[in-house]
Amino acid sequence: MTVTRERVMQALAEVAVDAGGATLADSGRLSEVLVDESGRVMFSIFIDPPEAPVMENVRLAAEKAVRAIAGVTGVFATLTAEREGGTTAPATPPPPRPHAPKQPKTQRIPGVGHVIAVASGKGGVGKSTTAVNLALGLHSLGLRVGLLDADIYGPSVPKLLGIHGKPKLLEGRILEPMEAYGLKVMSIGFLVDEEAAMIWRGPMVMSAITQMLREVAWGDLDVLVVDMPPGTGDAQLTMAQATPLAGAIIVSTPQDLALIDARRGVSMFRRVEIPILGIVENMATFICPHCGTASDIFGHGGARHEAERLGVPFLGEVPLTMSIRESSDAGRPVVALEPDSPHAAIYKSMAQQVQTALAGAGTRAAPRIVIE
Ligand SMILES: Nc1ncnc2c1ncn2[C@@H]1O[C@H](COP(=O)(O)OP(=O)(O)OP(=O)(O)O)[C@@H](O)[C@H]1O
Repeated sequence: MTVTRERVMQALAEVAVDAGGATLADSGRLSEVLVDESGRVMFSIFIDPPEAPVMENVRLAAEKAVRAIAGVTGVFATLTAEREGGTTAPATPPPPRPHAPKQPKTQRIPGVGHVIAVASGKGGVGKSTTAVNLALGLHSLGLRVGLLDADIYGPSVPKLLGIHGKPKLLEGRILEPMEAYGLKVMSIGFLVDEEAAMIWRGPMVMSAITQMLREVAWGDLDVLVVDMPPGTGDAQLTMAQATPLAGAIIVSTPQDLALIDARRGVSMFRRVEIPILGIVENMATFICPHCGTASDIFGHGGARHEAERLGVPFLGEVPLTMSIRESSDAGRPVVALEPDSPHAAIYKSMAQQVQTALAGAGTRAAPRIVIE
């Protein structure tokens, strides 16, 4: 049975918000309501932070009302203090749900040793390719590794790892991660179609990322690698707030313009006190598949200089090669398929450096974010 947004709104029109008779549907507190093709319903309820204890009851009532609709397979309802448009920072985390572990959402994810973000200031620079191969590099070092594709606006991890299908819903609202090449994997791409995700606003992005971090049965992991959405906006700040990140890796191509964006990325993470584990230069040099000649199409060495200038580690440079593009896009990542190739060696060396950096880092408390 198809669930419509109208049917959901009808149910929410039965949920009282206050004694004055206002309902959730007409209270002006409701974000966009999204329904995906498998009958999952997602929305946020705007609150002022002091209202959180009272509004948690409203959230529970809303969840119950929507769950009762025939055809609804899951309800993701969250309280948020962030208005669409993003002018107000989420001030106080919502109170824990009865079935959630009793801890603020800024605490570590149980069983997960370190969470690291792979980010880029701009799109299309090879961030996801780097995240996938770095995760595989860490796995090749004997670590238990998860990969979370939080790139709401272009989830490409399912494709890069050749994963099809949907994750299983375990008890409650917990999802079982998918598995590929020894990695545990969750992607927003498994859950909603790309067009739906594209229209999400700040609070929806925040709730989706938080749920993928916390409502997935990750099990025991040494490292969870998060493929971030490109850019330096709300989603990145949300990520930083939602979990204690051990550090961030910034991927850039060598062009000046990409480097300006990379610099923004570095300064954003610094602003929220997340250590930069290093910068990666991707598509550094073009290796001709026919004659093997190297040409610096986008220039070369820019990211290394930038890293020096910013005082952050430089993790390595990955050439622009047909074999990386073809193997990535065919769901056969180079580190898994050709572990002894020179390209795999570059990613493994990055993984080694990251492992060393993580070994020296304790788990940090997540910073409080103030959006100016
Ligand atoms: N070193 C490389 N050599 C050749 N092709 C590459 C390399 N790195 C990435 N690519 C290709 O570039 C394209 C974009 O890569 P990828 O999806 O990893 O980028 P992204 O920064 O995550 O993009 P988006 O911002 O869209 O998520 C893909 O087709 C990928 O195969």
